[in-house]
Order: sequence, then structure tokens, then C-alpha cells
Amino acid sequence: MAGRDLSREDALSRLDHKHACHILLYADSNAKLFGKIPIKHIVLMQMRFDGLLGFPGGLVKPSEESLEAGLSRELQEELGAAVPVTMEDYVSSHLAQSPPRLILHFYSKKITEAELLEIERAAVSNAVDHGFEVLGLTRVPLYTLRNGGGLPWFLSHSFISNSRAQLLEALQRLDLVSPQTLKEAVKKAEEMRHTVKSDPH
Ligand SMILES: O=c1[nH]cnc2c1ncn2[C@H]1C[C@H](O)[C@@H](COP(=O)(O)OP(=O)(O)O)O1
Ligand SMILES: [Mn+2]
Ligand SMILES: [Mn+2]
Ligand SMILES: [Mn+2]
Repeated sequence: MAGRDLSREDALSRLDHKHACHILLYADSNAKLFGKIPIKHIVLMQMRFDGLLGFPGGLVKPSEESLEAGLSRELQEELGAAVPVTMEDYVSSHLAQSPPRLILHFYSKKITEAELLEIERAAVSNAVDHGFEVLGLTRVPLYTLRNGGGLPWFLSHSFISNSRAQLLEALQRLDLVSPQTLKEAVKKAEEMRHTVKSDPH
């Protein structure tokens, strides 16, 4: 998605813009898929009402609440959990090319596997948005299977706004996936997207 990064100060000075905050919550894990493929880290995303993948979060009015308070409010609505967000979790601000005058603030926060599991468990019963704005939480597979399954196939799905770029940037910055694995997964996903397009069945 085009557009450009802004400093936090520049972003917040744009009073005539809309602001949205989203967060990548992740945890380390010693679990293994099929008892042999290391899962290594759990990264949370969500299936949205519009059928697109995205991160938990939403619109925030900086004139009424800080970006971090607004994001915590959205997480209460969408996850049904009190996730304290601070400026330490702030990553970047991005001026979306479309729709005009929308600034996308991104955060990432490491939690424990137990906390993440608790969020997943509680979301269905506690989140007011569950089944409405949020159709469900999903984990991001960070491994690549021989047939291309896992991260490549996940990346071949459709994402809201710049959330796919936010995911790729965070996986690299937080060293959750090796640069080589990431590069190969992106390439394979492109092939997948092309294959799916050329084979509509
Ligand atoms: O995960 C995301 N990353 C970047 N931008 C996103 C993400 N999810 C949505 N968006 C964009 C597109 C949306 O129109 C706005 C507002 O976000 P949304 O989560 O839909 O807003 P509410 O939860 O309804 O407040 O940001
Ligand atoms: Mn909202
Ligand atoms: Mn919301
Ligand atoms: Mn939202």
C-alpha cells in the first residue's frame, strides 16, 4: 500500500486527519506443530467483518484520548481484554494514500504465551465486537511447509489497508522470522496469488 511514514509529532499535528491505531501482539512458544515443526512465536491477527485480515485496533480521536488510550479502548472492544498500551509499544505512523487523510499508527507488544492464550480464550465470550466487527482471532503461521503451506499461503490472503506490510515489517524487526525465510515466503505468496488468479475454480 502506498503512502508514507510520518513522525508521531507530524501525524498528531494533522487535526483534520482521521487516526487509527493497530497492534501486533506476540508471544514466544516452545510448541511444535505435529510434534516436530517449531512454532517459535505466536502472532495474533483477526478476520474482520469485511473478510479481510487485519490487526486488533481501530479509529482513535486524538482530541479526545491519547493514541495509546484509544488503542487500549479498541482492544477492550475487539478482544474483550485490558491490554495496557504505552508509548514503548509504539512503532510507526503511516499516511495512507487512500482513503485520504487517514493516518495509521502501528504498535507491537510482547506478552507471555499464557496471556495470549487467555486473550484468545476470553475474546469469544468477553469481546463486544466478537461475531460483528471481529469474526475471530487467528494466529499467523511463521513456518513454511514443503508444499508452501504456512506463512506463504497466509500471506497470499487479502489484508486490510497496509496491515500486510505492517506484519512483514514487524516479523523482520522483531526477528520472529529469518530474513531468508521471509523473502522466500513473500515470493511464494506472490506465486500463490498468481496461481489462484489464473485458476478461478
Ligand atoms: O490492521 C490494520 N492495519 C492498518 N490499517 C488498518 C488495519 N485495520 C484497519 N485499518 C484501516 C482501515 C480502516 O478503515 C481504518 C480503521 O480501522 P478499523 O479497525 O476498521 O476501525 P474500528 O475498529 O472500526 O474503529 O484503519
Ligand atoms: Mn472503533
Ligand atoms: Mn474496533
Ligand atoms: Mn478494528
